[in-house]
Amino acid sequence: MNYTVYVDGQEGTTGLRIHEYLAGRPDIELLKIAPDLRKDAAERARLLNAADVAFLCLPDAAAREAAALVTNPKTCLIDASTAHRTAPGWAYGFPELARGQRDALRAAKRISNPGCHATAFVALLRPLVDAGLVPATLPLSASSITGYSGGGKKMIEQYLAGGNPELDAPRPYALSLAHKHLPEMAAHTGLATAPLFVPVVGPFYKGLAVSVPLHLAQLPGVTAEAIHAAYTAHYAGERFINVMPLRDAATLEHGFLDVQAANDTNRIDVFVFANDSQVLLVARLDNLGKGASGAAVQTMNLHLGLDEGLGL
Ligand SMILES: NC(=O)C1=CN([C@@H]2O[C@H](COP(=O)(O)OP(=O)(O)OC[C@H]3O[C@@H](n4cnc5c(N)ncnc54)[C@H](OP(=O)(O)O)[C@@H]3O)[C@@H](O)[C@H]2O)C=CC1
Ligand SMILES: CC(=O)N[C@@H](CCC(=O)OP(=O)(O)O)C(=O)O
Repeated sequence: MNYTVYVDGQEGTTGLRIHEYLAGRPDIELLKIAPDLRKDAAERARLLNAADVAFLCLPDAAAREAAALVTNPKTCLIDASTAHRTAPGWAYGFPELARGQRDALRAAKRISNPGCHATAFVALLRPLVDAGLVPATLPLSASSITGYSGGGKKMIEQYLAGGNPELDAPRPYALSLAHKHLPEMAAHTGLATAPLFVPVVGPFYKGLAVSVPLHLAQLPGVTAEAIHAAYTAHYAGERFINVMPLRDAATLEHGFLDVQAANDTNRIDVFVFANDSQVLLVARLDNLGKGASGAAVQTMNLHLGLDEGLGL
């Protein structure tokens, strides 16, 4: 069986990466838009409605516009933008989220692909909220270190242009404390409030690690061992989620966490570091892999009833 697939935004960072993943697939017929018609609504509508699966790799406003162009009830949209991640009627494209999520994604024709930072944060918190180890009302903080490809074509151009010494060092951003991933971080973990979230972009292309500190004094009866066991149970059998050993000896011995070590994979590595009274949760991924395009392809495979890892 062959499937027709269209990527709206085929020239952008996530769109190009999806094309790379799908290029060698004999079961996928990729529909391509003529370069001079890339932003032509009528031509985009024609291709969107001709596709079994259409990826939206567009800014939020263009993604909303694209969704409104779809009239074919058979077209499944997978939106990489932030536009629909907490929208009613849209399923969240994180198969490992919880039991039942895969059924939801098989049935859905509107799927929102999680944000890169949010993927890591949700992967860390959802199992702990579900297991009752973190109360939904606990205020949390999180930080993220990310490569600059997360900022799309414009940011990539700035970094590649060179000549700006400010870009040589890591740069904290979203300092208004209103990052666009906050709503999905709360909605898909079950937390009552989003974390205080500080992302930092650094002078490397891709790779991302979100860290969440926990004080055990705020979590009576909870241990690092119980947290680690909750991850092992929640992600049992998940090929794309790698729960690292508690207090991962190799990382501790090395002395640094390599935020690029999941690059070119569709994996999330989950770490639990701890002393007697504090725990540090870390999730590492490729922001263009499980943080964006890889996740979108995984969800497409799942939706179509194919092996989830096909082409990844
Ligand atoms: N980069 C990443 O790591 C991640 C990005 N995302 C999200 O995915 C979406 C795409 O991001 P990304 O690929 O990085 O962005 P880019 O800026 O790299 O690419 C966006 C593409 O969309 C095109 N475009 C803009 N407006 C329209 C329109 N009206 N019709 C058709 N095409 C249009 C742009 O055209 P032009 O080339 O002319 O500018 C560009 O090629 C965004 O919503 C982003 O937030 C999600 C997860 C991770
Ligand atoms: C470095 C950088 O700017 N990264 C982007 C994240 C990109 C992403 O995953 O998010 P969306 O899908 O929601 O765009 C940011 O933090 O806004």
